[in-house]
Amino acid sequence: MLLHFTKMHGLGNDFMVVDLVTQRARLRDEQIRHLADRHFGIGFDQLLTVEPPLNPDMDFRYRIFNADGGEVENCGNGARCFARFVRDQRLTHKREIRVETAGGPLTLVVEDDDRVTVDMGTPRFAPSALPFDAAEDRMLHELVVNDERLEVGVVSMGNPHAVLRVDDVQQAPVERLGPLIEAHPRFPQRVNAGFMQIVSRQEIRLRVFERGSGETLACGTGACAAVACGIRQDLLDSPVTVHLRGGDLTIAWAGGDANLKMTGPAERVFDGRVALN
Ligand SMILES: N[C@H](CCC[C@H](N)C(=O)O)C(=O)O
Repeated sequence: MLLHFTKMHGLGNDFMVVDLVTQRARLRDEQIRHLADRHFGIGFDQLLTVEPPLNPDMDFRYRIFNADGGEVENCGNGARCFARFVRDQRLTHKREIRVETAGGPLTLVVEDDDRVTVDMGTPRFAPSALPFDAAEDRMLHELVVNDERLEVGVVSMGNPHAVLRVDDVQQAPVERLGPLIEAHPRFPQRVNAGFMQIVSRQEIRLRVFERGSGETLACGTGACAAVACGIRQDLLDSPVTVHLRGGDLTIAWAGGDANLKMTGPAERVFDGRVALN
């Protein structure tokens, strides 16, 4: 069969977006891995599917698959592209779109300037909120990585994040430490590893080594996770500008049980068709 798709990105974090409302296809993990390959396939960080909702109160079901084929709970940059896609494809005319994900409900709002604001729900810190081997909730958890002792914030945005503060993101050992944190045994479902440099109380720089995809040019949930950890550690004040390699996001969070909101761009690159064998 020929599968129609749209290539999109949020600050250089790139996606293959597939409408499974008007198309029918089942994508196996090895097919996703092949399609994700930047030489033998289409090439993307994540594949996003648009599906009819299971919950009638929702507009769509939003599913996310990493380049390694694994399905995950949330993708922030993808959520903004999702909102742009369903309107461009005339699957909805709404500007406020409710979607269900494996990590919980999200509300996507398309702004007048075409940026998208995503209500990402409440950041959840306790170890019980995410697969993490820890006795109690703490601001910072010690991770031992190859005899190095790292102090990381651990937070769920639906998907799991470990956030390490660094002096300079450009010098941060992302290639060396990213994979080791991602696969650390205290995270039985692995983890996204953020490297956060505090520029001021309302500005950070961030690089993220993503679970299942490696370092990306931007990570939406990673930006949310880093800001949530920074605010909780009284290092940051909302709203915070997050400078990622692919561009900037604005993150607002009042703390506690308040919902966190992320605002940023979503771009279409091209439409395509691919033969699924
Ligand atoms: N790698 C992530 C999923 C994609 C998140 C990222 N692309 C974003 O924009 O939030 C995970 O395994 O939880």
